Amino acid sequence: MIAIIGGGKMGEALLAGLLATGYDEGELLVTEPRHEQAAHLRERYGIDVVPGADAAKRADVLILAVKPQQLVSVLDELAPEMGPGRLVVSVAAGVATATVRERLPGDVAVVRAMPNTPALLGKGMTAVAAADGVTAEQVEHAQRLMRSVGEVVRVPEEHMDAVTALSGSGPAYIYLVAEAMIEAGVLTGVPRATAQQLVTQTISGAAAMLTDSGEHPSLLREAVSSPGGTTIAALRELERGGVRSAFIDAVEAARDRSQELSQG
Ligand SMILES: NC(=O)C1=CN([C@@H]2O[C@H](COP(=O)(O)OP(=O)(O)OC[C@H]3O[C@@H](n4cnc5c(N)ncnc54)[C@H](O)[C@@H]3O)[C@@H](O)[C@H]2O)C=CC1
Ligand SMILES: O=C(O)[C@@H]1CCC=N1
Repeated sequence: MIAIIGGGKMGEALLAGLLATGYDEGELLVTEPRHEQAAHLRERYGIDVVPGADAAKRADVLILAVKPQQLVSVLDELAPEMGPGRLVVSVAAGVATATVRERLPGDVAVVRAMPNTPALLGKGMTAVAAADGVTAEQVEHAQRLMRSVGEVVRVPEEHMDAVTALSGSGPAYIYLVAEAMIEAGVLTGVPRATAQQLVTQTISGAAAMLTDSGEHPSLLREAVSSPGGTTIAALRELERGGVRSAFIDAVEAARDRSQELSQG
């Protein structure tokens, strides 16, 4: 049995992704204190929403998807109820495996994972780091779980804050780019709905070019930039606007914020 502790945005994305990729309603539990959200999860996915103590007793794998600031009190609530040999996968940004580890019984295996919301569609990207003492089988168990909702990469824990800033938060950066491009379409006279369709399919197509061709993005960008043409005129403006360094600064700020969250 797998319990998702915290059925908010990320917890629900994981739940939906796991159900869509072959897990059965009967294999999953959720703990979610907000009544309205709990009712939505029950109704939409047909799963049991149970108190934390029940989830800790019944599940052999617990995915912790509460806010980093709530994690310590949630661990204190769950720990006394946990049976032996549990696997705990924490997706909380910034919280080190050592922090989770020290609040749980000695034989609990702790894995830190950073997924992203496209897990909902089975297109997630998850990075995984294991606490000391976790066996290869336990890491593989956590990776198999996350692989069912997308790709998985194993990283040393010292990279987790940077990973959080890149792929955890990353979808939001792309949505901001999409919004900005749609606004640009509207400014240049394209009806909003048409602009949204053009931009959405363009981002989806560009992503497919990156994944399917395996080419470096700079080569793909060069292929779009005809000599003396429109693209190079636009790219000059983006570089003048500091887009590249804005992205670098943004990722650095997210990495720093993840490190701050680890201080509690
Ligand atoms: N939203 C995202 O794209 C991603 C979020 N995360 C991580 O996932 C975690 C959750 O983030 P979101 O889903 O965005 O936040 P959220 O606020 O949507 O979800 C947190 C949920 O936990 C519930 N909760 C509060 N106290 C609880 C308790 N004692 N027991 C069980 N559930 C409780 C809340 O009612 C809420 O539904 C955070 O630690 C975040 O760092 C990780 C990767 C991506
Ligand atoms: O914004 C956040 O803190 C979480 C972690 C990565 C994505 N969302």
